[in-house]
Amino acid sequence: MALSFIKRVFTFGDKPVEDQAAHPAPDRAADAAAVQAELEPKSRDEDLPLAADPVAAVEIETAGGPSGDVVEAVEEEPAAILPGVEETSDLGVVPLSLLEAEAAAETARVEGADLPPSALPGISPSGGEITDVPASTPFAESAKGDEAPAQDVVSALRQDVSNDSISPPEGEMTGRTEEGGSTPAETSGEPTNAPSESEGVSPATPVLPKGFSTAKPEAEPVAVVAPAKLTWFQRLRAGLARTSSQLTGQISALFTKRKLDEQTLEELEDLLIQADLGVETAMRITDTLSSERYGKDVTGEDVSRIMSAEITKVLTPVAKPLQLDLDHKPHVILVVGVNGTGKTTTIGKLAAKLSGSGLKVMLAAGDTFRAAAIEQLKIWADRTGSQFIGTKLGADAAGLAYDAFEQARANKSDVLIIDTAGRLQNRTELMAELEKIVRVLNKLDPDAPHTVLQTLDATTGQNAMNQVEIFRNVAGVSGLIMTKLDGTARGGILVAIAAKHKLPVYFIGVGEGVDDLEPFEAKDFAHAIAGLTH
Ligand SMILES: Nc1nc2c(ncn2[C@@H]2O[C@H](COP(=O)(O)OP(=O)(O)OP(=O)(O)O)[C@@H](O)[C@H]2O)c(=O)[nH]1
Repeated sequence: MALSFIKRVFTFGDKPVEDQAAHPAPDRAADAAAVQAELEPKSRDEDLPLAADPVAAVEIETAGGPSGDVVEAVEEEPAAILPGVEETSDLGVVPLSLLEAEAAAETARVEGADLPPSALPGISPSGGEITDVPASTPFAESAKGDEAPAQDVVSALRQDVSNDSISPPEGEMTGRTEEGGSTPAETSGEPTNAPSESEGVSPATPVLPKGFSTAKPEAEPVAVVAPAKLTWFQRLRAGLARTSSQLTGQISALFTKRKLDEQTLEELEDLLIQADLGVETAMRITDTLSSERYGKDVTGEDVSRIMSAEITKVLTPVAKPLQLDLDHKPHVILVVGVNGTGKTTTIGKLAAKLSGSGLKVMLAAGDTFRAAAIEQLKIWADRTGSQFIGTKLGADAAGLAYDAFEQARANKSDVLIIDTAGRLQNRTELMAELEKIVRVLNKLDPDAPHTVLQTLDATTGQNAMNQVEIFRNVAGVSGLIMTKLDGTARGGILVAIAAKHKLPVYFIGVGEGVDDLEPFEAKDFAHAIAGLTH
C-alpha cells in the first residue's frame, strides 16, 4: 500500500509522459545483441558465473523488507559540552563553541531503529515537503574519517551489521535478559526475605518488613547527562565555521572605521573570491552592498546579511529534490566522482531513505577495482534491505552495469543505484570506462542512466569545479551531492559551481551515519557560510 501511495504522489521526472511514448520500449533482443558486442566477450562470459567466490558471484539477495531490523539505533557520543559559554559576536556570527553549547542544551534523543514508511526526504518532487528519516546508525565511532583505510570502514560496517543481526527487537531483548540473565540476588548467594519473582516483585530490590532499614544509605541517583547531539544544521555550521569565521573576521577588520568606497569594495571582492565563492557571486555581493550603502558606514553584520541573501539567490534554483521517474522500472541512478568523495556511503544513505519508504532498491557494485568497496556496498545493501549485485574484482564494470540493469528489470526493482570506482578526472582510461558504462546502460534504455549523481567532497576547494566540468562532459552528470560538510569544509566552491553549472544539488552529507544525508537547503547553506545564526 505504501508503495502504491508513493507512486501516486510522485511527479514523474523531467520528461513528460508523451516523451516517453516517443521512446517506445527498445527491441530488447536487438539491444542485448548490440550491447553484447559492445562488451568484451570475456567480461560477460568469464566474469559472471562465479558461484565459487562469495564476492565474485553475481549475488542477488531478496530484500529483507523496507525497514524492520535493518537499521539499529546507536547513539553518537559527542564529547559532553557545557552550555552557554560564549556570546554571539556583534556580527551575528556564531562561534563554534556556542554551536556546541547549543547542542548540549538539547536533550539527546534516542532514535528509533525502524525507518518510517513513505518518507522520501528530498527525493519526492511531488510536494516539496521534506520529512526527516528518524533512523540512525551513525558510524562515528567505528569509521575513522577520510584517512581510515577502506578495510577499517568495512570492518566497522561488518561489526555494525553483525550487531544488527544479533539484536532482537527491544521487547525480545528484555525477555532474553530476564530468561538467561541472573539477578544480583540469585548470584550473590545471600539470603533474602524478598518475595519471589512469581509474587510479582523483582528479587533485585529486597523489600524489608516494616521497622527495618538497610544498613547502607540509599545510593544517590547518579545524574546521567545525556550526550548532546548536534542537529544537522549545527553540524553544517560547524563544518563551515572555518570558512565563515575566517571570512567574517576579515570582513569586519576591513570595515573597521572605514566607509564603503571603491577600495573597500575591491578588497571585499578579493576576500569573497578567496573564499571560493567565485567571481560572479563576489560581484553580486559587492554590487548590492554598493547600491545600498556606498559612502556610508558599514558593519560586518551588514555585509554578512547581504552576502547570505545573495548566496541564497544563487543557490535557490539548484536546491531541488531528486526526481524519480517510477515509470522506469528501475529508475537507474549512476553514482560517479573522484576517489573517496563519499560515493559508496552516499549510496547507502540513499538506499536507506528509499527502501525505508517501501521502494524496492537494488545496489550494484560497479566499483570493481577495490574488493573492500564491493564488500562495503554489500554491507550497506544488507543494512538497508536492498538487493545487491556484484561481480569479481577487476571485472568489467560496464558488464556488471548491464547485468544489474537486466536483473533489476526482471525483479521489478523501483530503483537501481550503481556504484562506480573513484577516479581522478585526469585519468583518461578510467574516464573512458565510465563513458562505456553510460553507453551500455543507454543501449538498454535510451533514457538510462536516468540520474547521474556526482559526489563532491566539501573539503576540496577549487579542484571541485574542475571535477564537475570533466565528469559532466564524460558521464552527463545531472545532479550533485556535497559530502563531508560536517568536517572542516570549504563549502564556498558549491556556490561557484551552482553559479556556473546550475546543476541541481540534491543532498548534503553531514556525517558518516546512515541518516546523515540532508536535502540541500539554499538558505541554510547561505546562512552557514555567512556565519549567521539560523
Ligand atoms: N564526515 C563525513 N565523512 C563522510 C561523509 N561521507 C562519506 N564519508 C567518509 O568518507 C570516506 C570515503 O567514503 P566512501 O563512501 O568510501 O567514498 P568513495 O567515493 O566510495 O570512495 P572510493 O570507492 O575510494 O572512490 C569514508 O570514511 C566515509 O565514511 C560525510 O558526509 N561526512
